[in-house]
Amino acid sequence: MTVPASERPTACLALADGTLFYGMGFGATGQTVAELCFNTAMTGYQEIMTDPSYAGQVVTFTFPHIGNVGVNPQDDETADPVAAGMVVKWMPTEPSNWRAIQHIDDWLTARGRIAIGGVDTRRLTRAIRQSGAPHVALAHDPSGNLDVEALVAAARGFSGLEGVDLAKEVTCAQSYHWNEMRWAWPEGYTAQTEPKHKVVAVDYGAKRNILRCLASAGCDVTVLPATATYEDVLAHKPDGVFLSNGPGDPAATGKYAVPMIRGVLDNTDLPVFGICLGHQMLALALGAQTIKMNHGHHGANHPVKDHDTGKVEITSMNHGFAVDAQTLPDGVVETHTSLFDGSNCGIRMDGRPVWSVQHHPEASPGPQDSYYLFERFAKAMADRAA
Ligand SMILES: NC(=O)CC[C@H](N)C(=O)O
Repeated sequence: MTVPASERPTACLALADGTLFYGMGFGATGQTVAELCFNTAMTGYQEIMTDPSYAGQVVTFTFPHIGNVGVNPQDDETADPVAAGMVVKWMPTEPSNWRAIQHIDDWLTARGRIAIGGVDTRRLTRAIRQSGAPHVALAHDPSGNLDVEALVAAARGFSGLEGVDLAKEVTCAQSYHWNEMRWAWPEGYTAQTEPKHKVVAVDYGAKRNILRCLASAGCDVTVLPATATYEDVLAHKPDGVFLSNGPGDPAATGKYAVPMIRGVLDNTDLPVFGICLGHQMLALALGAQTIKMNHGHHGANHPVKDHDTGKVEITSMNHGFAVDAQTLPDGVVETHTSLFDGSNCGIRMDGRPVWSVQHHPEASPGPQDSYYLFERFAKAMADRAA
């Protein structure tokens, strides 16, 4: 039987093991290679696609209705989508939301990102869980001319994210000042109207909502490029140092981040706070090691236990590497662990206001349980000044 041209697949996702997922393409045309991860969040596809930590990764969404509220200028976590591509179950419908200014199809096209719809994302997610985050090639050709053998070969040719420093690709070119606050606060919190604490935020691929949360907690934020040295940081006379999230292999970025952090730790008593890649950078600087996870954590409902309080926080997560808790040296305390798999989610230097978490307290998207960490950072700077 001849398949009518209109029903022929126009896109294909090829896994390096040769598994093929056909579907209908949207967004840009062409081909891309990346690591594939699944994200289980039910909201926030625009924030996910623009999270710089997704550089080098194609994201498959387990939530089936992606694109249905369109896209808007406010929800971008950075200027352009950073994820390499997207895989969804249902083709996006016409946007239905008062904030939408664009269809996700046009948004992706304008930004050169390929997407595929009509994929059995449950089967794909099971494959990722079983075999680990695969290397993939994703192609979109409206004429349906898909050379799948070449696609599998391209997926096999991808060398992966291990050993790759992607922070330098997504960091800012120059330092800048940030003062925009959050638009809404979690229950029980109010914005600090006067910035009280000078914070240097080192940008390994920072999400805008992290910077907004810092500003909302009373920080006057100067953002510095990832390769900033200890001297660059200190030249701003900060009251505290923040280490951002970011893509790629922490061990690779650590080559230049660790000496900077060591300089701060060895020569000052400044409070230091890190999130995600920033957490991994701090752990490396303290002498611990990071490991690649099987399929990582990417979602907005991950339970994390705070060992100090015994409380469980529901958190937003996006990481494929983790700090190996077995390698934490004396004087470094494990403060948080994942209740999904027991992996490390937080550390603190004994007796010093220096700590970091693997999850995302800015929760963009996600629950707000961990927002207190921004306030804790502000309090540590206030205590030091007192
Ligand atoms: N969101 C992040 O900062 C991710 C950190 C690191 N690239 C990882 O995958 O583990």
